[in-house]
Amino acid sequence: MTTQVVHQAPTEETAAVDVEELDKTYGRNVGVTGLTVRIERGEVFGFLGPNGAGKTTTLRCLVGLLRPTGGRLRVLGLDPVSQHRALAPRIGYLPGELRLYPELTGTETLRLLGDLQGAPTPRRAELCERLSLSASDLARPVREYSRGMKQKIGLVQAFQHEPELVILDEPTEGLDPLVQETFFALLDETARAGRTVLLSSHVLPEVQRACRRVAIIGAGRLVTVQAVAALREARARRVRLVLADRGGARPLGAADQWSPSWRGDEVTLLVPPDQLVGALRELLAALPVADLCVEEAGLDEAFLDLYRAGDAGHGQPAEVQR
Ligand SMILES: Nc1ncnc2c1ncn2[C@@H]1O[C@H](COP(=O)(O)OP(=O)(O)OP(=O)(O)O)[C@@H](O)[C@H]1O
Repeated sequence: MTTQVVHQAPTEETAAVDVEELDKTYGRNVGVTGLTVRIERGEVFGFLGPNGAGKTTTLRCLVGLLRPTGGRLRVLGLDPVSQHRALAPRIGYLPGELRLYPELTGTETLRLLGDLQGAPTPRRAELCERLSLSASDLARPVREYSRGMKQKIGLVQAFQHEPELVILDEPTEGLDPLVQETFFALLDETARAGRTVLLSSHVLPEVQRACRRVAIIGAGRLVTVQAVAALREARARRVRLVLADRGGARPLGAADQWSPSWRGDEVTLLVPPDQLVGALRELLAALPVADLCVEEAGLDEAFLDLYRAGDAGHGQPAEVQR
């Protein structure tokens, strides 16, 4: 399959990101396959997945650094490869592995990156101040910077030209908690101003906090697109049983489907909410239960379930919620 180039006038109604059946292979390696996702304007949208899931590959296709092997891709209504020059001033991108020229100062770096963006940079000074990059920091060569300072430069350059779409790959790596607060405030402001953020992350609480919807990808495929709130509601119940007979770990028959984990005579299972009552009945009938506790599983566990579903579900249609 080849990438179709369809010239479409960018309008406010155009989605920020519109991807249909995106494929990107590296020789025999699959980066992503059959990925379809639409991100509306004014959203802070999360992209979550384990290592090697295809997040960076997708983001690099969106900013025109990689040419897709197949599918249809529109960013702010434009083709990121053939219309890269028109798109560059309108998007901000923070790569996962930020490489800067070590001899340039912070100020020179921001100026250079601003020139490459080809747009005025009205927010540079304000962002440097909010992210605590002082004038003396900015006058030093980047080779003397800590990891967090480099990441701050990366954030300033991604937002300095007030782009309509900001694409951030693991943006909070190396940032201290105070700077993270500023970062989250920046995301909120960006969305309130009708601009769009795509945030790729491994850090689940970060996505929970910042994003309304999230795409989960595993092994190069989309597993699901869900509202973060819905994901939270659907999460499993953690059932912890203490057994009286000191018999230790044992097969649990049908209950083995709920990922039992044993610690001595205690077993913990993750049960979907709609199966909870039946599961408890079965477990109490089958096991010498001395004590039990039921609680909502963390969001992390909900994501882990979906990651596993991604690994197991090759070829399955993905669930999408608007
Ligand atoms: N340059 C490359 N050459 C060959 N294979 C690649 C290349 N870049 C990525 N891949 C493969 O594509 C798949 C997706 O990688 P990608 O970097 O997009 O994942 P990711 O979700 O961003 O992972 P991580 O969270 O670890 O950064 C992986 O199997 C990876 O090995």
